[in-house]
Amino acid sequence: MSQATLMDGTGLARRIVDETAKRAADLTGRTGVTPCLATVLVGEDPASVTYVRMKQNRSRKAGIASRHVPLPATTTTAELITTLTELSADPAVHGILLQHPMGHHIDERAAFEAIAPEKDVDGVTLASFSAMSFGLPGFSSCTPGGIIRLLDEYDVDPAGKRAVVVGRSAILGKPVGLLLLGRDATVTYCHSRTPAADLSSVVREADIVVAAVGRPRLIRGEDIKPGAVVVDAGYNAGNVGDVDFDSARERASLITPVPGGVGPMTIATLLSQTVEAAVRQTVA
Ligand SMILES: NC(=O)C1=CN([C@@H]2O[C@H](COP(=O)(O)OP(=O)(O)OC[C@H]3O[C@@H](n4cnc5c(N)ncnc54)[C@H](OP(=O)(O)O)[C@@H]3O)[C@@H](O)[C@H]2O)C=CC1
Ligand SMILES: Nc1nc(=O)c2c([nH]1)NC[C@@H]1CN(c3ccc(C(=O)N[C@@H](CCC(=O)O)C(=O)O)cc3)C=[N+]21
Repeated sequence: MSQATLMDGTGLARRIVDETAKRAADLTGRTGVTPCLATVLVGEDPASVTYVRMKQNRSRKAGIASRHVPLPATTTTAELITTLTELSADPAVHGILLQHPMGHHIDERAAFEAIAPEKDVDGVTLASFSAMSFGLPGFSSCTPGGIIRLLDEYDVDPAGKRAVVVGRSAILGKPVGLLLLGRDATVTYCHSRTPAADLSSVVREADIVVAAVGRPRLIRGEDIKPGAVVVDAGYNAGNVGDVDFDSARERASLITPVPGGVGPMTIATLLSQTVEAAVRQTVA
């Protein structure tokens, strides 16, 4: 088998961000309103600081204003909810991103629910999640939405395919599996309680593999079915994914690189949903 074709998330994301920038400029030109994304970060985890900065930089280039709200690591759930409730009520803010993970003392679900659904451009609330699971309009979780857009771009039709999602977090694994189910794939989830031997045997049967774990090179090339489509959402220290890229590339038909695959699509989805939120909230 020849080497897999790379799915170019960077290139597609650039096109989406360009379109988003045009939409933002059009809104600002027509109404004087600049789309604004509030980013809320609890604590100073270096990786999270970097992600939030990336999101702000990319926003600025797209004509989206950012309002950064850094909170100390000692912030309580109640204080965080107060901040999010204020941002939800602030007419100058159109989208809210609460960076995950937060400290273990914080009730993440309660915090996410303090985001007004119309400002949930990161797709983390129950309202967004249930709309997405039923195929109704709403904001998708950014990484899952970006992954589906990338599969569409490469004409990968999940219908009737066996898809495995490794990971089941609320912002990534679980929703990407539901979106694949919505596209008529036969979906299996693996997680931390899946025995390693089962992970291996389930991945071996999969036509589409989505890795969303946070364990460097957990998925080995020898387990990839020849011709499978491999989407690696993992983003570990040193720019390493959850898939052993070199060996997987020998067997897959399409594969996302890390970096340059899923990551840029996440940000592109966030920006495009922020401008969409601003358009909906602006009475022209
Ligand atoms: N590129 C991007 O835009 C984004 C990348 N990421 C990256 O994706 C990865 C996952 O992120 P996130 O979902 O937030 O992480 P979480 O830590 O919230 O979830 C990890 C998931 O992996 C499962 N898991 C842990 N160990 C194993 C194992 N040995 N075998 C199978 N499953 C396992 C866990 O299972 P259990 O539920 O049982 O605990 C859990 O469901 C990270 O590398 C993160 O950096 C995340 C968001 C966006
Ligand atoms: N509520 C919430 N929503 C998130 O979407 C969210 C989050 N919390 N917590 C952390 C993860 C991580 N994440 C990334 C986004 C972009 C890249 C990205 O653009 N990466 C580039 C490389 C960038 C570089 O290293 O220069 C790439 O893969 O090519 C990576 C990781 C979003 N996350």
